[in-house]
Amino acid sequence: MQTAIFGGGSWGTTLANLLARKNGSARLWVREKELASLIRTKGCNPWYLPELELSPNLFVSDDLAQVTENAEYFLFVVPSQFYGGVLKTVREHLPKKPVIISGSKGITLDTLQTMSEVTEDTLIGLKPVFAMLSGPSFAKEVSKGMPTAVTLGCKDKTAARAIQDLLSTDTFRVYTNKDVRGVELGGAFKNIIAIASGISDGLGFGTNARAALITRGLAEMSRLGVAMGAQAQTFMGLSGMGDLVLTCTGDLSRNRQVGLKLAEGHKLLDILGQMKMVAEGVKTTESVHALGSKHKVELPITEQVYQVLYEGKDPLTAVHELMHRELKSEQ
Ligand SMILES: NC(=O)C1=CN([C@@H]2O[C@H](COP(=O)(O)OP(=O)(O)OC[C@H]3O[C@@H](n4cnc5c(N)ncnc54)[C@H](OP(=O)(O)O)[C@@H]3O)[C@@H](O)[C@H]2O)C=CC1
Ligand SMILES: O=C(CO)COP(=O)(O)O
Repeated sequence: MQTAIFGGGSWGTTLANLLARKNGSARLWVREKELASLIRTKGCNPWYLPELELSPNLFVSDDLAQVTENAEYFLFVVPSQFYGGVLKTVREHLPKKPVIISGSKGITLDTLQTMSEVTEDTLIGLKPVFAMLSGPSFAKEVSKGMPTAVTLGCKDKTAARAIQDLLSTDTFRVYTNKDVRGVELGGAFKNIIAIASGISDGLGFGTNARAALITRGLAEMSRLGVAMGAQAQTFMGLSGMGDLVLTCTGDLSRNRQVGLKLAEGHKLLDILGQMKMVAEGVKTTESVHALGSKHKVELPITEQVYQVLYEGKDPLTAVHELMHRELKSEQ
């Protein structure tokens, strides 16, 4: 069972290493020749995850033909805005019925699509089986072998079971869920609320405020998700509530870090300019803001995060406006 992994960031490297250790081999495609070469010579990924010693069973290259040779599973772990572009380049190396797994959590800015929709559009003419891997999983913790549980969204029962077996280890437990739309929307949406939670904590508000954001964020995520065809129950699981709690409370979250810095008064462009890693929530806020209008779903927290990120609104004013909305029933 050969797996090709695309994306040499922290999550791609972690998953590739997990697969190489578990299955005896895996192949990682890295966009930059320099990084591929550094990983091979140093035995670690010095740019994104230097502390993880990589398995000698992991093959690393910037050559798509070598990485895809004889592969049965194709795991994409690039930032979501680049997912379609990378998939398009890989297409010529894919079999007729490829198994595509996405570890990318986001919604495209230009087309407002989830990763399953991008896959469908990009692979017209092939018959891909799509699976979305999501849930509370900081790469740093997974790479250290700390216990983690995640969800695999996949409509095809047989493929879901096979991928579950492929990825599960003693410390990485994979559940399956048929609701692909719910799994991918939860993973994308939680990043917006993580930014909000970072803002709130950075302003010095307490755990009451954070708990309110998580809970009302969950309501917001579920409302939009159901309007887009997801099942409400999915948002109560690992890919919804689970990842929401993780990224709103865990300081390893890059999205939460963006919120903390915004609260300190830093400008968005300066914050992003100093980050090598991706904070998906920044672009997803814009995509979800547009999806809210499209589906006529009220998204008050997203609206405030959008205004802070893109209209220069003062974070304190955003909190004030959230607290002064018309009083209403919880349901
Ligand atoms: N890190 C984590 O804990 C987790 C991350 N995820 C998700 O995984 C996805 C990847 O994130 P992560 O591994 O953290 O990434 P990182 O932030 O660690 O690294 C950034 C990645 O983006 C790549 N990149 C930058 N520009 C481009 C481009 N133009 N085309 C293709 N790739 C590009 C970089 O490649 P290069 O070095 O060549 O520029 C690098 O691989 C995201 O959707 C994220 O939400 C999901 C679960 C956990
Ligand atoms: O999705 C993640 C963990 O599940 C990673 O979150 P950040 O991208 O905010 O670091």
